[in-house]
Amino acid sequence: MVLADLGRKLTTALRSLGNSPVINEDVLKKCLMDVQRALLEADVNIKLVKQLTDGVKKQIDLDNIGTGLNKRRVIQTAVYKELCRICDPGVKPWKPTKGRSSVIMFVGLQGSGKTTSCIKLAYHYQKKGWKTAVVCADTFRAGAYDQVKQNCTKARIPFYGSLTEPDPAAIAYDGVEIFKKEKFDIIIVDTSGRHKQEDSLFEEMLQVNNAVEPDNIIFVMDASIGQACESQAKAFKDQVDVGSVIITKLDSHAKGGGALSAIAATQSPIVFIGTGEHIDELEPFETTKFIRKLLNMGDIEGLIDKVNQLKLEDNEDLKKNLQKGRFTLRDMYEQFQNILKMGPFNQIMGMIPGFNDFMNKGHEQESTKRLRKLMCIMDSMSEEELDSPEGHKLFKNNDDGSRRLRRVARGSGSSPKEVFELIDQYQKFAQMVKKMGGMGLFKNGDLSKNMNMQQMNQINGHMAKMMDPRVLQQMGGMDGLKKMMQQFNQSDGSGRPGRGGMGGLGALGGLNFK
Ligand SMILES: Nc1nc2c(ncn2[C@@H]2O[C@H](COP(=O)(O)OP(=O)(O)OP(=O)(O)O)[C@@H](O)[C@H]2O)c(=O)[nH]1
Repeated sequence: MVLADLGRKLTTALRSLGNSPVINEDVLKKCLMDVQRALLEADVNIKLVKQLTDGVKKQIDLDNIGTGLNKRRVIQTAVYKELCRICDPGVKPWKPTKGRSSVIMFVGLQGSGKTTSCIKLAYHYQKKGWKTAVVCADTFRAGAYDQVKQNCTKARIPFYGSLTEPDPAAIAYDGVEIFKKEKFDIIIVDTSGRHKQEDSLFEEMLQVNNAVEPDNIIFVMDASIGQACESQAKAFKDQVDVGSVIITKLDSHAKGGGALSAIAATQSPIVFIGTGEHIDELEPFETTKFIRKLLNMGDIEGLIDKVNQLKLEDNEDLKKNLQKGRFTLRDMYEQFQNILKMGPFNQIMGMIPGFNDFMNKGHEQESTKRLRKLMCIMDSMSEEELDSPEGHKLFKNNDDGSRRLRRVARGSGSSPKEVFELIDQYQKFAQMVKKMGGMGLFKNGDLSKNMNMQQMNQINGHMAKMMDPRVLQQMGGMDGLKKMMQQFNQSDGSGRPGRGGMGGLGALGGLNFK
């Protein structure tokens, strides 16, 4: 997870409030000292850290905020608000408009992650349905064009570049013109970098700028330089009209806290953060959501957005099955596929309240591996088994069933116990869907908007039974699960996210986070 160390330390400091029988000046002081230490270790500027603690103290009057739980909540909220304040540049970022071509130009030093981020951004917009292309105007680094060509081809993103034209402004102009004529929504222009801020870099940047007249300029900043980000961002802003910032390599640098707060101080909106080398390791940055995730408070809205991107409402077969209260092994397979499509596991887990502890790369790889293993088992099943309304009955309770179970185990290179566990999980899920269908909760293929409290509690109870107990505990037990499901259901009134949430949670419940 991004800034995992900082998140853990801040959460521990705030949790310590819960361990104290009384919350007085001394307890508050100790908690704030731990918060300060955590921020300084993440390289946040000492002046900002001092401002944060002063701000928290100003918001809190221990004598007049009740007792126990209330005091804890008030202190936590005050820390949350102050953290948001130091990371929020207070400027709204640029957004593309449908129906016209927008040109986004990338600038930054060599090796900051420009080219990687250009492709990641193109992929991000493409997944959201925008017609997107990349122009490689980096003629300085041999290999930049090949990098664009290779990665864009893999992700099916149209690209333009030249191995023979030496003038980056000419390449940028030609590429943008071609894609504008072809009515692309978003045209991303990658430019050259240099090892340090030097005149030749800025001159070239201005020439490309004049050639393509970008709608937005994104400055790419490597998190590893921490607080030094501020002066570098200012230097680029002095030369061109930098509209927004991407901070890269936040996955690998403890100094990320310094980079985030320093950039915010230049009043440049941070729009995305790079969280790995892979194409989908780019996360939209919004201060409040980021701080919520950092403090282990989750980001349900972000999760709903991810679920909506899956367009579950377009899956007519699933819709029909749900209406009848049916859930087949194939439906479960597709839910697992959806989870994998949602992006890196640690991003998804970070959006669920209480899940920071699971968000290191080791767990991510293990969870993805387990999901793939379950899918591999289902790949060895016959069409009849996958589409049966009661698939579990074909594998259980009689000789024929155990023969089929052993055959699937052999075919998928797994043990009969693993296949049995999968079937067991599926059976629980199918029973829940049957019950929900019986209650008439999938009237239009979606979870009904007007589900009453009793029905909601019943569903939560079923879900809790299906989940790994450690997963449930991390979510804050039944109360946490209930709160999250309520948020899902209330999210946009369409009921869509509710169903996605159910599918997503069901699959998560089946995962083993050991
Ligand atoms: N861990 C991690 N590595 C990243 C991230 N973004 C980029 N990188 C890596 O950083 C290195 C440099 O990235 P590039 O995209 O080639 O850098 P550039 O800014 O385009 O460099 P020039 O084209 O020479 O200016 C590559 O090895 C990338 O894989 C990130 O968010 N996390």
